[in-house]
Amino acid sequence: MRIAVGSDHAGFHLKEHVKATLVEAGHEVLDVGTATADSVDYPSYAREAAELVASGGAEVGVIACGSGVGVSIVANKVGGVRAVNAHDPAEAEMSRRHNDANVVTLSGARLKPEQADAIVATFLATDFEGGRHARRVGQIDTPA
Ligand SMILES: O=C(CO)[C@H](O)[C@H](O)[C@H](O)COP(=O)(O)O
Repeated sequence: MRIAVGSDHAGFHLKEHVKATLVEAGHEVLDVGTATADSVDYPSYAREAAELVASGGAEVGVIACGSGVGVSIVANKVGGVRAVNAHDPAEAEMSRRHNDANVVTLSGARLKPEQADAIVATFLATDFEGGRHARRVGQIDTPA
């Protein structure tokens, strides 16, 4: 898959770890930065990664900050993006099955690297169920 990744300083090390895991698994990774652990502002990185997903330049996105919250808020303001701040594989799975989430955000402060790998692997491996969930997802962008 083609996967956009991004982070701020607080998600940098986790982003680098996840990126390496994804490359090792054979995915094409588009890294929008940041490129060091120096302090930066998360909105621009989250927006760039989310816009890659919205434009079709990437199929999914993985974005990290300290909590995963700020980047999730930013990503969810990009039209067509449905971002989940996932804390475990179960949340990642449900966000795919029922919400057709296309971006997963991660907490660099709380997640161990292997936890992040498990969340991302589940996110990538889980299909959207469609059916009644497709109707509801449609209502996200076009409120009833
Ligand atoms: O979690 C975040 C946003 O939701 C950020 O990554 C930062 O950790 C948070 O905003 C704190 O910023 P700081 O400059 O690292 O103190």
